Amino acid sequence: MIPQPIAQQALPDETFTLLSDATIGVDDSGAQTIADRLAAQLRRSTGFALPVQQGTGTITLSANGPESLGAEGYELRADASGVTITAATAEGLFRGVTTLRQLLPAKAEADSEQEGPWEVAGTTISDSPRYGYRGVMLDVSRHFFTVEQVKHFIDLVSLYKINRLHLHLSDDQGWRIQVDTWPRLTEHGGSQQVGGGAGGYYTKADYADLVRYAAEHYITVVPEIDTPGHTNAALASYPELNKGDQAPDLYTETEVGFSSLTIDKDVTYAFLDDVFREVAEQTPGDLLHLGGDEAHSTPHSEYLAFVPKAAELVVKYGKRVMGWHEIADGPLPAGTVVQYWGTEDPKAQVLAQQAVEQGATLVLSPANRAYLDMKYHEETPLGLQWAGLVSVEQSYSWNPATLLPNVPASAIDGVEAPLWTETLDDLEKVEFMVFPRLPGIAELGWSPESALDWTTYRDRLAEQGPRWEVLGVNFYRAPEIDWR
Ligand SMILES: CC1=[NH+][C@H]2[C@@H](O1)O[C@H](CO)[C@@H](O)[C@@H]2O
Repeated sequence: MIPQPIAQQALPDETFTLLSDATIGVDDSGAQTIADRLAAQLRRSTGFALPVQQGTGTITLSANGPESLGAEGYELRADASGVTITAATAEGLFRGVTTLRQLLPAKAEADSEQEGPWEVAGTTISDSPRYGYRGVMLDVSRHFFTVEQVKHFIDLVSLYKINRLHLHLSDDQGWRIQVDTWPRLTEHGGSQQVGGGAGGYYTKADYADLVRYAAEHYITVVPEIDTPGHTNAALASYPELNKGDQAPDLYTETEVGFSSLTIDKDVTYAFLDDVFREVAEQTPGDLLHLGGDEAHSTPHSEYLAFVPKAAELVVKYGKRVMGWHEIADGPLPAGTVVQYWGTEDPKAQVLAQQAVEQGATLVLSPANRAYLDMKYHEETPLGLQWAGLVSVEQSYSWNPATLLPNVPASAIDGVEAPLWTETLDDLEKVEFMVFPRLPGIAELGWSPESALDWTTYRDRLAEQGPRWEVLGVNFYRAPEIDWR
């Protein structure tokens, strides 16, 4: 199972078998919705009626458990008499049901009736996460992905207890979220993508649908509007945003660092005020990511003046600032989360230290470990390799608590695996780069340090293969894994 739970005890003489007369019992703790969705999945794959009823059942779910279990913790017991999952919150119960899905045979994930038996080896599990931020980022700017495609992505990443979806909504190649007060951002700025194909964008209804769907999986959306660099799509949409009031053409290549908002124009801040307000209004989560990376065309003194002004607008609309680690070169508002994307370069590490010295916390996305767009090896047909080749082992074998020198473990909020999509224009390609590396990052975010061991992880990862086959996931069969 991935992520490895904090404590698990096998019950060697016990086996739970789901039979056709099985029921799912719930109490009045918000378990009903979670039970209904588990029942729907298992009805499809087992063909059993699986009624959901008040009280105990063959499988009994409750979110009325002790507060000591925490926001995402749960306890699970499977034995010959049945399965019980207890949590203190509906979110914790969802995490426990996610575990139960992995304890069942892989064919339980099928969307058509399969042969049994439906057995779970007897076990007791007590579990809760190491970090509160366990994220994945999908770059929908370089290549646009539809609402349905993002929902499919959410389904898959939620199997590994991921709880944050960072959507990279704007960049040089495309603006992907509707802003009523600046309609050309999507009409024009959202019309293309890398390679020149038709781009796309999320209407407010689309974005609300994604936010709701993510929340059903207890995943919070973190929207990113990248500034002041990576802004060609916005600059191409509105001449007045440009220094000389001349809009550049739309851009469909993959260079970085050539664009910048005009730091000394008032209209820039009126623009950001509208954008951040409209995005914040649609975002239940408390983080709004303002980017900040690779502002190579913004004079550094101007960058240092810009970040506090942009950050102030994020805070004005009730959100905490999140940004790539470059923003830590200047002052940061309280509650800021700095996303570290460095490799071993000392400059990035110093910025991370500066962030923490200011009281910011960190989300770790080391590019040579957590970037899912990095090639696995020289011959990988997709992805980039500027941060090096990232094998499955390389992606797993690091410790978030000790990655950065002079940064206390207490400053780490968690981890996030970014998927940049310069070379990925469909879900099959996305799945090939995300699996099998994402489960390892998810484990680094969830499991205790003591559970992190490549040799045992590698065997547990191999067991995910049959599950991905049933789910139709186009995963990379890394040769170093002894796939089942
Ligand atoms: C934070 C960050 N900025 C750059 C960098 O990561 O590398 C990505 C590709 O790996 C690229 O797409 C992105 O624009």
